[in-house]
Amino acid sequence: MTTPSAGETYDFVVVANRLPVDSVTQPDGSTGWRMSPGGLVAALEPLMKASDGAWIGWPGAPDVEVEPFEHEGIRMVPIALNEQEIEFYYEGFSNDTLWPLYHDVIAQPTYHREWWETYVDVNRRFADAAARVSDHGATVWVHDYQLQLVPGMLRESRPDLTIGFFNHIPFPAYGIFSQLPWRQQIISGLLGADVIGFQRVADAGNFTRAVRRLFGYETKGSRVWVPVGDSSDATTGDRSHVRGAPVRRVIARAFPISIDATSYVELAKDPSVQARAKQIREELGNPKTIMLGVDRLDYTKGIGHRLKAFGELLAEDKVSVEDVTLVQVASPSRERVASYMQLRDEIELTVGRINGDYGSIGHTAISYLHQGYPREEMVALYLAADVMLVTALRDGMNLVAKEYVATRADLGGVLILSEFAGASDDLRQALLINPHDIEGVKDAIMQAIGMPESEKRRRMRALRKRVLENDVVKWSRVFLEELAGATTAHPVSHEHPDGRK
Ligand SMILES: Nc1ncnc2c1ncn2[C@@H]1O[C@H](COP(=O)(O)OP(=O)(O)O[C@H]2O[C@H](CO)[C@@H](O)[C@H](O)[C@H]2O)[C@@H](O)[C@H]1O
Ligand SMILES: O=P(O)(O)OC[C@H](O)CO
Repeated sequence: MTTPSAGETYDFVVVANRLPVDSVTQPDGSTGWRMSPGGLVAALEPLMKASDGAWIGWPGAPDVEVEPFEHEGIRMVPIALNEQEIEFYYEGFSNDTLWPLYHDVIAQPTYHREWWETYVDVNRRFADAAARVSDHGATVWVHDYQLQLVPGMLRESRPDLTIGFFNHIPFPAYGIFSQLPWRQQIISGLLGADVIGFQRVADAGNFTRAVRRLFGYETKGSRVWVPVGDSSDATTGDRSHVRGAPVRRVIARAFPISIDATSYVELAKDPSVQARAKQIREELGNPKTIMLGVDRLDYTKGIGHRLKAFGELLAEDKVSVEDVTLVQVASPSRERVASYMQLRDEIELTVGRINGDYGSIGHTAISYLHQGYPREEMVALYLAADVMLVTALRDGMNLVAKEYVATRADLGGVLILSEFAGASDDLRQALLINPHDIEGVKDAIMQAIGMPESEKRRRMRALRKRVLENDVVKWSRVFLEELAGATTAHPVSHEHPDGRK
């Protein structure tokens, strides 16, 4: 068992691939850190400050060897990754194996044994750091697909800890998941947690089915009974017959993530943000309808599908560039991964073609922006947009949909939302679409453009109620309450789902 070092230890530890800070260079050439704006930080910041918390993560650049430091009341524990680890663990196994696999193989996953080995090594480094900085009996919350082995590793080295895991992306059906050569190790790693959170009920169901298929463990609803000592080294299935052996209870269920809604509501009221929204409209030539897409430039987001639908509407004269314009913000992402390079080429070619074919001197069909923006600018864009297009082919949740809704206190605007985004489980008053059905997307765009004000207001009011009542603070509270109630970190029992001992 790894005991905490003589260094400082914490009673609440977050483990995520990235630290919630970006390195910044000041005008005088000195470097410092700036909090990166993100929902997870907003949700956890108050908690971390109140509860003596530490955040373990990668600073986002190669070979950044920095000692743990304090930033805005949070202890940051940086994990250094070298060039090869970034290539094999982050770009390779995380984003060229797991990402496409977990998003229903929209792109072909690549399987390389060296990538897997580095994934194991890097997960071990994160787990060791967590073991080192956690107080006795601390709560550790591990995040996302990059770190699925950490719960199992931690359970072995620090059985005193209460361990939570949250998967921000979908968990695929067994027929897809079973492609993974290391499927058993991944499930074992996750089962080291006391509570495993997913975005959707369907994701949690896919996970418990994988547990049954690969290990034969008993499951009932959100509960999984894991034989003790069997959670991190299992390589073969079918251990359900071990009746009477001590078991740990693991909870696997949906905790749909949300946004820091209040901050969007507040920004939307800010006169300078409202003025900027007006200015955006004017700069676009005051069209009748501004449509907006905001995504990381990722093949899961269905950007090509929405461009195709808009291009066809222009070709068929159903809309004109004088009346309708599309702003597509596509933030740079994973730019050294081949499938992302190819996607960028395809999207930029399509944008160029549509603009060339249908634009005029005064009116551009698509304003394409391959840049990141501060939150104020994002909110101004949301305020300026009459139609928000979220056409993901597969998405864990999609926070953009919720940000748009939170921003529209004026009850204006229409959200077109893919049924393949987790957000569609909750945001039923959006115009729900299947992004593969291009005619359906075109119909939804036409319906949004022509929607009567009263219907827009009715839909937006219902959507806003959902988002404002279920913000990210509530999400983290509900998850951590479930985790606090999970006593399995301590006693084990002989309880079985049917009540037998
Ligand atoms: N150009 C730009 N400039 C500034 N900000 C920009 C930007 N483009 C996008 N953003 C911001 O980045 C965030 C993107 O969040 P999403 O949920 O839409 O997708 P992402 O795939 O990154 O997140 C993963 O985690 C989240 C949270 O769990 C899940 O919803 C999702 O399904 C999963 O893939 C939003 O807050 C958005 O405002
Ligand atoms: O930029 P990345 O690769 O850290 O991905 C960000 C996504 O939110 C991962 O869930």
